[in-house]
Amino acid sequence: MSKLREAFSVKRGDMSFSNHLRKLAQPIWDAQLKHPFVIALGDGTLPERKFKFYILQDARFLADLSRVFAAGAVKAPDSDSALRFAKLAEETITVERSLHESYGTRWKMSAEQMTAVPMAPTNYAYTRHMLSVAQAGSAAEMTVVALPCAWIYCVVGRHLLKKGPPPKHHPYRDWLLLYASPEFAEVQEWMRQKVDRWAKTAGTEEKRRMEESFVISSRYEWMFWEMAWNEESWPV
Ligand SMILES: Cc1ncc(CN)c(N)n1
Repeated sequence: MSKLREAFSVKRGDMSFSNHLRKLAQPIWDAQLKHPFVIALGDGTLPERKFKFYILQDARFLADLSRVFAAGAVKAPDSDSALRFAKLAEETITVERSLHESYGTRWKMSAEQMTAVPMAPTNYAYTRHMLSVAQAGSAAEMTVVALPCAWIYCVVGRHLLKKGPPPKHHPYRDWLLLYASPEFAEVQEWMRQKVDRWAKTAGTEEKRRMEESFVISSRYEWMFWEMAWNEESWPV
């Protein structure tokens, strides 16, 4: 924790608060792009078994992420933000889940069967982290705890497609196209605008909590790839 504390005292200068957060977490973000799961997802060599494990865990993850956005609709200080969070709660289910369900069809699994899979430890811990911040924190804190989730996927999607769109036969083409899409990028852009605006009036303690939960969510994003790569299970 001491390294993190040190990082928190970094001077921000003119940098936006969201860019400051990203700078704090940059080593963790860089590590994601080098994670074997991410590399294999991009080049199509990821064993389907590991991808299936990931998608089934992610289906459970998205159900809780939608609840986090719903908490944002309750906490937002203005009705436009409340409306957007309510829309994000809905879209998390309709857009991302429809991608999952298309894989479910491939594996002959219904939506109910997919969401009945027990959460692996890392998934459970990450979603509890997000839900607790969304419940106890301000609108700014709620937005920050979910920001790595929207922003990192956009960075990963674009990184994996930097040499161009995936070939037609790429097994994970739909996943790559969704997360590299401008529509998906727009979500993190909107969330960053909110964070930057609300951080201007946030107190020192609130900003410190935002820094901490952004770094923790970033770590959990890395751990989610690791969880899927190792097909993590409860030890006892
Ligand atoms: C674990 C995780 N993080 C982020 C995303 C993108 N919303 C996702 N689907 N799953």
